[in-house]
Amino acid sequence: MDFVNHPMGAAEETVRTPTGAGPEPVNIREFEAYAKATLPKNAFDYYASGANDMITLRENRAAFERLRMRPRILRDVSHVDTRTTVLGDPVAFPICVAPTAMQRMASPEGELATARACARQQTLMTLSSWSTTSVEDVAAAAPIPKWFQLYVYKDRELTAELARRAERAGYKALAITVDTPVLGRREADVRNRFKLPAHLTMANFAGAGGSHAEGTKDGGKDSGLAAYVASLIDRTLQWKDVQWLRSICNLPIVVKGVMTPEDALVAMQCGVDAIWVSNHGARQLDTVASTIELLPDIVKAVNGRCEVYLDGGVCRGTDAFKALALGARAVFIGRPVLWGLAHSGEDGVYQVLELLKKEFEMAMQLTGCTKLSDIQRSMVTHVVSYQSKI
Ligand SMILES: Cc1cc2nc3c(=O)[nH]c(=O)nc-3n(C[C@H](O)[C@H](O)[C@H](O)COP(=O)(O)O)c2cc1C
Ligand SMILES: CCCCC(=O)C(=O)O
Repeated sequence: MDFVNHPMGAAEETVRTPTGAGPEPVNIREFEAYAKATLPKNAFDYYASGANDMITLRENRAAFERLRMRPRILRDVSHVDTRTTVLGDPVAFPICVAPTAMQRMASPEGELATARACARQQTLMTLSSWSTTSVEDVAAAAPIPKWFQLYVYKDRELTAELARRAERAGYKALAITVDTPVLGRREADVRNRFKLPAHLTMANFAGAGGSHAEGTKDGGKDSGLAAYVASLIDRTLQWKDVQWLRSICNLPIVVKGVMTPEDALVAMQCGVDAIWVSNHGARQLDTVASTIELLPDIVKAVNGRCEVYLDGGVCRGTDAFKALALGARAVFIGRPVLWGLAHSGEDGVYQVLELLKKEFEMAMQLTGCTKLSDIQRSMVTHVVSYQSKI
């Protein structure tokens, strides 16, 4: 009972207040405010932006906020078990880490810090193809299951070799990102002429060309990243290539970026191992629906035949609860990890995960759930179901 024994002082001693950044964060929003106050503008803008008018970016949050919890009471919640598995691998709670590119812009240790924090929290990390630390170095940083996110390059041999490197390094699945044949237009990046800072590289491509995101073709009037994607990423990618992906390595394949039940059905016909509902953190096609609104129809179409995950806007334990109630096996977080990194590297990511884990546990206790299978569809309802009754 530290709180009782030391009613004053302890909290004040730990408060860190860099210029404009505020006191120690108590929620994800405050981690973001800290990152905004401390990161270079071009890095923060790249991390935070959505595409175009950022309507979907707001919707990813707003749609969670429109869902209301329907708790059950008096159900002995003295012990709560949040453990589950994703593609057979154990995680301590169903909140995992989505791939985000270029994490060393947020903190010097970048992806290594994220991997270590995930290991300490016993959750799963997905490493981006566009990491600023190599696939091998991240594997060596922490002994815990990880997935590798694969972008398919025009150079298929380079792509296949990267997938094989991930397999050799012990990654447990390939998450193929299918929503990025071209890079969405993030206007702040255009304004900032965003490019990877010179001291960093796309570490998986060192020596293979394409290790820097700076090749603009228009005299530098656009985001350097958009030109980089245009020159290297394979826009011809199509469903039949799932077979090709199967042929290049033996890892299970997760399709990241499914937004309709129609495509979920095609994905299953192609024999994918899991479906990841994502609108890429609202960074690709603006005005697509929020992922939590896309989820129920996709879960219905999949009908239990494979695991379904969700990312996009998850900032609260109740968001994860809502996604599980609507049929997701687990959720993934993108930006909150970057805000944790910006705050205090490995410890910051650890704190972000701890916060979400604790909030999720509390959401379970306050809804009368002691294990994940207690989380029911009926525990979440849309706000209009109340408004229509008044
Ligand atoms: C800065 C940033 C970089 C990202 N880089 C990648 C990437 O390299 N590969 C990928 O598949 N998705 C990438 N994403 C998308 C995330 O994996 C994820 O879908 C999204 O961030 C989830 O939304 P959230 O940030 O609201 O949690 C990126 C997202 C952000 C914000
Ligand atoms: C091909 C895009 C890589 C980075 C990314 O996914 C993002 O910025 O959203």
